[in-house]
Amino acid sequence: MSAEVQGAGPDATGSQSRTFEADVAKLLQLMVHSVYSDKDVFLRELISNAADACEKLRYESLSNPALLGDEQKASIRITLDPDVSRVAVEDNGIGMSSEEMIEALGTIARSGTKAFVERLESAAQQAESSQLIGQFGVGFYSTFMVADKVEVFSRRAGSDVASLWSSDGKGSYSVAAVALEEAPARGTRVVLHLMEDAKSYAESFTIEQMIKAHSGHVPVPILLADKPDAEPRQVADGAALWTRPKADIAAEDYTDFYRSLAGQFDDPALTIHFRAEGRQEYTMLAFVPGSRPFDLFDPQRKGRMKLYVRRVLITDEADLLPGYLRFMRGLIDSADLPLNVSREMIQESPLLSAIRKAVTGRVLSELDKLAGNDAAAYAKVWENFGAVLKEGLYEDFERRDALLGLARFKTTTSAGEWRSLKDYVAGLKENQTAIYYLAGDDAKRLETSPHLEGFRARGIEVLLLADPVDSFWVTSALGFDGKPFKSVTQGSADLASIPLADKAEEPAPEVSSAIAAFLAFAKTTLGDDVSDVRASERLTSSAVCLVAPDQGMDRRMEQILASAGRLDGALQKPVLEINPRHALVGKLAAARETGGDLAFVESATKLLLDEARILDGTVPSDPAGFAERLSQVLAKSLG
Ligand SMILES: Nc1ncnc2c1ncn2[C@@H]1O[C@H](COP(=O)(O)OP(=O)(O)OP(=O)(O)O)[C@@H](O)[C@H]1O
Repeated sequence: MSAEVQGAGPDATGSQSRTFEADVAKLLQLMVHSVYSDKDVFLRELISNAADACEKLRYESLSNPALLGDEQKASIRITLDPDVSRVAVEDNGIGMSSEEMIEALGTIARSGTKAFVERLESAAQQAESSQLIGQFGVGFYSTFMVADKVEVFSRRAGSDVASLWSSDGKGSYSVAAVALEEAPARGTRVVLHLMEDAKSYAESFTIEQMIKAHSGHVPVPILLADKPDAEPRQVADGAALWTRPKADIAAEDYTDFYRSLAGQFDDPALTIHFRAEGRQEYTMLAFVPGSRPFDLFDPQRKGRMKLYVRRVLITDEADLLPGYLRFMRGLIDSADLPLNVSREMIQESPLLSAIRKAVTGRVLSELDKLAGNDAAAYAKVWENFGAVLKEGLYEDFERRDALLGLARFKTTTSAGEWRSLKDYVAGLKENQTAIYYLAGDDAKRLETSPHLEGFRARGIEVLLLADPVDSFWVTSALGFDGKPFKSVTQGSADLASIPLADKAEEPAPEVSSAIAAFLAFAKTTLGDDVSDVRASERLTSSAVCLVAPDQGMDRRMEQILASAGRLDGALQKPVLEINPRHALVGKLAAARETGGDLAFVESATKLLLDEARILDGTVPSDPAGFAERLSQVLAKSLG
């Protein structure tokens, strides 16, 4: 991770020039060339870092009160110098040593950011990458959108040395020791030398508007001085928004707070703010983002909820909500947790587990409320986070019913709309006892699956499950409202007792003796490739399809496990279902019965299996044999 030293070593002032880590260099490059117009983000990022530094100091001072010294009160001070186009953002927080500067300001530490940079790079259009930058912000490095030189003076709390980090954002930076009087007595000062076209950021009116609009609710007061020698005035009071009564908070206040907390620029889709009293006393202020955070599918599945204890920030990656709610952004401020123990011990406290349980339930019930009050808003939430919420269906048995209630599905009859399981159950057909589903990885392709034919003919709704997570929960869930989940690709379809939608349609004829004999012939011909061959109830127009045996694993689930190398044992052999009403099947049965060209019937039967495999999204197991059979049959059909 550490930056590479360029040149022979420190110069006479002890300054060392270093190159940025490759990803930072890429990010800077992308940013400078971005046409992103809203460069204002840099200030919000600097203020947010300054506030974090003050909160870190507050936490460290719990075990080491001497760190605070005479300067007890946290503050962020912004000083403008329009004459030389400079802006300085200074905090009296924890500060950084020179090693910490190298680590923090020369690399990209945040998980998911690397992936984000890759996405930026591959964004096809410049406008698209600009939008990505705008949507997520890029932390400290965003200063280089407005400054051609950035200096960071810092002195770590309790240290008697200070350092200066400096860069023009063009590939390298330097770190050197500085005299104590040049740096803040404690904390960090970031000085931006503004570019020609960014000079307006040194104007008091512009900066004050920006602070009020985007950083008005950070939990540290912000002071603004219009000139280096001017008396600073307070422009934000640092009162923690979550401690104020709900009635005094406007929707815009919540939105601003959400944006500065989450580092996103969208509007929250749902705001949850309440104070719990009684056995535990705490406040929760949390948001469902309006769009997907870029690290949503990061394998670490880390949450980004902050834990405060009596307004002291303990950690901003607290394990406060289960992994399947990791998209939530916000905080919990507890009145009861002990402050004088380590971060780890606080996280392991039974009090915190009780809070965790209560807030998880609360988030789910608020989502449910949103679903009831504003179906369209909820549909958007589901669109963004449904795939994550569904992880809870196999991880959190205790809340599985609540999660099933929240789940929404596209189905064969929903015309692209989201349906709940309650809707599904309300529309069950006569004699239908199961909730049918079809799992796969492509929603469009699922809709054309032959397995659906018999269900369509009876007007039976089938859930189309296209998220990778679906195969996992659906096979372990017991059912909903007493109805089990059943894959349309598994076992016999048991559809005969459910009437056809179109009464005029011919009832399925009994399987004739010729067909029955053909099925037995196919079974012998296909040998070990299938576990059985039988007449299908689910097919109406296609000739064949593959299904899993009655007691077997869903075929999609099996494919996922096999491709992840997690399948115990061999792949199970599928059942080949043949449509006895299909003209081709009738002809083959007749040809077999008359005992004509049996080798030809055998080839055609093998082709039927190949066809079923292709329809299933796989390939014929013996492509050369397949090609040969196909040519043979085509040649014969052409006479
Ligand atoms: N004012 C400051 N005081 C102390 N440390 C700072 C300050 N500003 C930045 N840092 C350090 O630099 C790191 C990088 O900052 P940057 O804004 O790029 O990302 P971040 O703050 O970690 O992530 P995010 O922007 O998502 O919150 C911070 O994590 C912190 O360690």
